[in-house]
Formats: sequence, C-alpha cells, structure tokens
Amino acid sequence: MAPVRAVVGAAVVDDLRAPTRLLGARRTEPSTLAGGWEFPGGKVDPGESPQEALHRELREELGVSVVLGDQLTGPLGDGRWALGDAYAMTVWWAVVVEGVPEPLEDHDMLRWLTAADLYSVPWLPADLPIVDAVAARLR
Ligand SMILES: Nc1nc2c([nH]c(=O)n2[C@H]2C[C@H](O)[C@@H](COP(=O)(O)OP(=O)(O)OP(=O)(O)O)O2)c(=O)[nH]1
Repeated sequence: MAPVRAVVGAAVVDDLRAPTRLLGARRTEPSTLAGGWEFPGGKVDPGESPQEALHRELREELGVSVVLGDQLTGPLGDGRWALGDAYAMTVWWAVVVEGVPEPLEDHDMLRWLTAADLYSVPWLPADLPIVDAVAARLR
C-alpha cells in the first residue's frame, strides 16, 4: 500500500479566541469531489514544513495571509484526521490578517458559516468529523 500522503487544512475563523464563523470552500476538481465543501489547504510539497505548505496554499487558493492558531486535533497520530486511505490531514485554526478571501484557485465559492448554518453545505464526507470539532467551538 502506498504511504499516506500529508495534507494540511485551515479552519479559518473570524476570531481565534471566540470564533463565530468558519470559512468553507467549495471544490471545483476533480469531478468526483467537485461541489463538495472543504477546509482550504492541500498537499505538503517535498521540502516544505506543514505550516509553510498551509500558508502557501491559502495564499494561492484564497489570496490571503493568515496567522495560525492551535492545531485542531484529530484522532490519528500527531493529531491528524483521516481522509480516506490515501491522505491524512493536519488542521490548524487560522485567522486572516491580510487580504479578503476569494475563490482564486480550486474553489468556485466561499462562505462564512455560522453555527446555525455550518451543516447547510455538503461537506466532503471525510470532513464531517472535523466540522463536528469546529461546531463544538463555535459560539
Ligand atoms: N484541501 C483539502 N483536501 C481535502 C479535504 N477533505 C478531503 O477529503 N480532501 C481530499 C481531497 C484531495 O483528494 C486531498 C487533498 O488534495 P488537494 O487536491 O486539496 O491538494 P492540492 O491542492 O495540493 O492539489 P494538487 O496540487 O495535487 O492538485 O484530500 C479538505 O478539507 N481540504
């Protein structure tokens, strides 16, 4: 079996200490995942640290600079979250410190989701446990 590939994702919120809104992003590719909502991010490239990869992905995909908060800890080793058999994702809380998020690459829609409408978009199935963990923190 091929090794699990590292993916990084951001739970971008309006406020790290008292989050009330999460930024969801709707994927455009591949066709099997298009239309599903996810945490912006992507694969860690060789030679990059996970945090470097996340800053790069958020700059490319959304056009923003962020400050990362704590890790949103998942059940796998190192606090990662399983995305099927092929990937495991490390997720950090994040806030935008420069720019306004736009769906520049890989997404065609962004939404700031409150606790009331967090589940109103069709999340990628693997993301649902992560969304639950966010929901537990949103005010
Ligand atoms: N970024 C991201 N990927 C997710 C999430 N949930 C989920 O199942 N995935 C899957 C989709 C992809 O198969 C894989 C991550 O790959 P990606 O397509 O985002 O990575 P990337 O931006 O580096 O893409 P590429 O350069 O290889 O095209 O993980 C999520 O919340 N965020």
